[in-house]
Amino acid sequence: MSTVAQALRPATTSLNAAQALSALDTPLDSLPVINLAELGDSTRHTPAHARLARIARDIGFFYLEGHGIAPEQIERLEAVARQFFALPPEVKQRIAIHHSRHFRGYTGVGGEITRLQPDLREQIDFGEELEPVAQAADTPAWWGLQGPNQWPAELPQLQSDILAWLDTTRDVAKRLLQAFLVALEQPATALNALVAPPHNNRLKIIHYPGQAQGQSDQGVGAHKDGGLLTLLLQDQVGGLQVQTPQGWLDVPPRKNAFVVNIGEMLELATNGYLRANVHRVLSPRSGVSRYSIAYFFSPSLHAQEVPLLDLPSHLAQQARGPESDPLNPLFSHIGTNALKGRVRSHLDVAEKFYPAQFALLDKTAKPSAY
Ligand SMILES: O=C(O)CCC(=O)C(=O)O
Ligand SMILES: [Fe+2]
Repeated sequence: MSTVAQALRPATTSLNAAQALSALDTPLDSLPVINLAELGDSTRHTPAHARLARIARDIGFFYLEGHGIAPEQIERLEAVARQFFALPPEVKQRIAIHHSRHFRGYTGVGGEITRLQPDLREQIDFGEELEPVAQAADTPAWWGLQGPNQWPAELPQLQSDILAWLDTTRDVAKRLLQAFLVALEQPATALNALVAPPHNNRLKIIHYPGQAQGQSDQGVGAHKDGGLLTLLLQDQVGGLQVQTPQGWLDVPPRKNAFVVNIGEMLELATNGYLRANVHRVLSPRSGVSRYSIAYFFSPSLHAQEVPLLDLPSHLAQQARGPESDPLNPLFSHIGTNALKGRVRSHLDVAEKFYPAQFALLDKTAKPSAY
């Protein structure tokens, strides 16, 4: 583990969320909208890029439109996700995540813990469909994150729609990352190696069942996402909230728009100029179900380390240093950091396949939902 400790960038600070967002001096009553079509020119820094940088730094959450994805593809994916969750429990359990060293598969309601409380949601975790890495005695454990998915034999359409979504969304996320880089006065290609194949992006389809009044309403507890950028589709129910200095801000549904937020790896690459935001989901009321599809654009395991971008001095001055929770430290080593996140979220998989990492966990100091 000593290499892991060395991989942690030393200049980390510990801030609370309100301090982290202190740049946000005017209270927001709704999230901004970014149009990706206006950010297509990666050869020029335009006013749209300047706005993107400002919004991303100040709030770190926005709607993304102009992504070019056909509404029919979104509708089909949302419909097939609902069909999966309607399958009998034993069918869903056949692809339970604890069968997969690669952290792929189904988790039932309460199977994931955030901030000591069970999350009241069921989900399937997917990732890029790749061959597993052969495990020799000296193979680092985090290579176990790469591998195939588990697919429900009863719903073959889910496999084709999810694999298509991984391709479609990867393309949008890459374009958005390039726009961010231009906004930060970097070459648009500056992080190409970080997101080159073999990819390590992940995707979850999620169902939040309604909860009766007086019960816990933790759909998913407050957390940050661990990748570079998260592109989220949510249905019309609502319940997603982002933390701001003024309190929790609702992120209401906006049809065919992604909700985008910054992940910890982009925070690290920008030395905290961009900030991963704390967010949560409140359960819908009894009798109502909420569905969402979260895509986590993440660094390739093969890139090993997250590079530190060389920001121009006027931006570097505003970089706050990456935030690191001593109970959940951030590592710039990609595989180490990614495995840490997965192990903390899925103790059953950790105990079975990653006993050394499981043994090191402080199981009382809880984790991220990522
Ligand atoms: O379902 C949502 O709206 C958000 C889910 C989320 O934040 C996550 O899974 O990391
Ligand atoms: Fe999240």
